[in-house]
Amino acid sequence: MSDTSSESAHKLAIEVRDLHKSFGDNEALRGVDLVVPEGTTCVLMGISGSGKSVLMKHIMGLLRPDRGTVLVEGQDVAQMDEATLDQMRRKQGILFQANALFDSLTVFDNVAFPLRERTRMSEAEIQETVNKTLAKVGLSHATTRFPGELSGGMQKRVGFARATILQPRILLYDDPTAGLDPLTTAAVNEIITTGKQQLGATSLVITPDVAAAFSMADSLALMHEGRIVEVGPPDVFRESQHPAVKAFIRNWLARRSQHRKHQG
Ligand SMILES: Nc1ncnc2c1ncn2[C@@H]1O[C@H](COP(=O)(O)OP(=O)(O)OP(=O)(O)O)[C@@H](O)[C@H]1O
Repeated sequence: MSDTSSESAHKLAIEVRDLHKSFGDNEALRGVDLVVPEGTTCVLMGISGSGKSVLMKHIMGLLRPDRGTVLVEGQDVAQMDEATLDQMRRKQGILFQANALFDSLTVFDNVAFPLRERTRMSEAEIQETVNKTLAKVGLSHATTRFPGELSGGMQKRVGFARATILQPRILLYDDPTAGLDPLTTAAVNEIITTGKQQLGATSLVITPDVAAAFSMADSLALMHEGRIVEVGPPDVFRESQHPAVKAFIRNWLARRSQHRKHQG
């Protein structure tokens, strides 16, 4: 089957080809190729500054390529006008480090916000949808609380409920566990897996948590100096002979054993 057949294009949620982006003299992306099939979870790893966030911003249509293409559900992001971009972003659930919850709104109203802004649902339908979504993330008991009264993990779950209430087909996570304690981190990682199982969504996740990456990913990709140097299922990735992947895994194992020594 050729790469350009409409059938294969339809089955790829995200397709990035030869993507280049510079900021002045700084070549942030130097020919990125990445495909993410519908309904799968791809985890992007790589050291700081390797280009992960810049790549994700192209997929959200926040940055325009210097060269190359970014297709989201078969549509070229660079060719989209503002209205089409807006439509595409509505199909994406986006979860960043900061939860960006509205402090003055209750949990219920935070989660209801996208429905009130972007749909014509009646208040009764909104009630039903929000309550169902909050139940899925185990927050039925907290609907009337304000974000400031919640733990970090609960706030993340509210953020997830809000990001997914419009049932996005694509979920984008940029370092969603940054600065969280281990328990909360585990809860967030579980949420990401839940997103896939309950929504059947395609996920692209940036995380420095290598253990979590291995457990949640259908495919793992390593960015190195503006390129993806390896991509594949966890087993293939683990056995990669690419020097950057070997160094990355070696580094992680060393950090992990250091950490264990400190603990025990
Ligand atoms: N808006 C911008 N203007 C100028 N340079 C930028 C901009 N955004 C990113 N860069 C540069 O592009 C390169 C890649 O940055 P990017 O944020 O994608 O790295 P990253 O892999 O996500 O790193 P981290 O893990 O630290 O978040 C860096 O050298 C960064 O300084």
